[in-house]
Amino acid sequence: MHSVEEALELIGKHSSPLPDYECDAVEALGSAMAEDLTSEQDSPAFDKSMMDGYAVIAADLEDGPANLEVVDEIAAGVTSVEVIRPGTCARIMTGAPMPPGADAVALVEHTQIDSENVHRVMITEAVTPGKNVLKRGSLLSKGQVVLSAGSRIRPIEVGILSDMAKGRVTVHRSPSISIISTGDELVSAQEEPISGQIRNSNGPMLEAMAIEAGAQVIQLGIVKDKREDLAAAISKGLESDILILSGGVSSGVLDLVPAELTAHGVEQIFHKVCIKPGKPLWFGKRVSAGKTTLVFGLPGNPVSSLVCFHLFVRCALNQLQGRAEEPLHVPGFLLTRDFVNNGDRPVYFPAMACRKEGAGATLSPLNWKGSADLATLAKANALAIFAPNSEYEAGQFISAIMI
Ligand SMILES: Nc1nc2c(c(=O)[nH]1)N[C@H]1C(S)=C(S)[C@@H](COP(=O)(O)OP(=O)(O)OC[C@H]3O[C@@H](n4cnc5c(N)ncnc54)[C@H](O)[C@@H]3O)O[C@H]1N2
Ligand code: MOO
Repeated sequence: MHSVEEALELIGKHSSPLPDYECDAVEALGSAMAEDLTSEQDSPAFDKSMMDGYAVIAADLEDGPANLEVVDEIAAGVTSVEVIRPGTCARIMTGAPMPPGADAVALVEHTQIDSENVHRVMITEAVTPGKNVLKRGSLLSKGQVVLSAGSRIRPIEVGILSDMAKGRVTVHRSPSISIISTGDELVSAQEEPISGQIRNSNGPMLEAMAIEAGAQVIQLGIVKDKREDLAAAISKGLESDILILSGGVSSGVLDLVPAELTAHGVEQIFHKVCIKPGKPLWFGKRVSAGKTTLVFGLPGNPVSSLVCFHLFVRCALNQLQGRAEEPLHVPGFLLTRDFVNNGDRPVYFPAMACRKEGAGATLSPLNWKGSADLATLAKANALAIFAPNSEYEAGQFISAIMI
């Protein structure tokens, strides 16, 4: 049985970024940059006034208020060629390029208009050189890397790309994921379960997780534990970049998934990981006619499915989308109560992480009742990680993953 780290390494080894393409920055929201974006020019590209007022020579105001001649008026988007000489100034708007010769901007609030002569203004307060001016290249210099390949595109990046790359960006194609929920006992969320039946919570939950992770989802619904039904659904699912099946991967007589996947040419990379919940996880890969499909058989228990998606499917999704590795395990949480893990597997235990003033980040394991207890997860925002056969005391520092 593989450790979590070994399983993640194997998934990483078998997942390569999907082909890239160019699209509008807004359309790329949630994707990752496929290449670095470097600044084509200095930003700002010119010395820019940051206030409405008068572009002046600071030295003209050194000896107190000065009455200056107004030789020009400069709006944003206009470049003035009028040189500011001693004793002169130009009316200037916020965002406009500074005229040659001027080295500061006096605020309009610190001036008195000469009602007799509109071409003159009294500046009442001194300014230092550079005051209210954003120097050319002070934000970015030409050639500087602004966004690196692998960085996720958030609304901030959309703004930067619109400013610097004509609103276009090259990203990796987002992966398609097919989802199959296996089990004779399953009925859809809209149906009324009768004796022994349960509603399919995994299908919609995994679909939501896949969408959140930036994938295109093909929901293949509920499939009975019958070879022919499973075979038909698997054939369809293998057209996607990733196929996820939930249920039917442990050791029962109706756990048909691993055998049926192998029969469809899916090579098993590993079966079973040393983790609780999620031990029966199955991972494989099929390469057929140049098309690669990664296949995850997730354990049917809802929490096991959720944890396996968070840890393992997301790892593959990040690789396929060329996303920079984000550290999954966050250290330094203060445990709020004693905890014993008597089992021989590391436990990823539902917990509430909290940041309190003066106390740092605390982590409280919830009253979780095992792999079928999804309801308690609604109160969790983290999974506390406890090593096998270990006792923990309140006040100890432990790691967690955020969910
Ligand atoms: N003899 C052994 N039995 C089991 C082992 C083992 O190693 N040896 N492992 C246990 C562990 S750990 C888990 S986890 C489960 C996982 O089993 P399967 O992946 O085969 O899942 P199923 O048996 O099909 O279902 C388990 C459980 O989850 C419910 N389920 C299934 N699908 C859904 C769904 N879409 N939505 C909601 N709930 C679902 C199902 O009704 C079962 O209650 O195996 C242990 N057994
Ligand atoms: O590992 Mo299973 O996922 O304990 O419930």
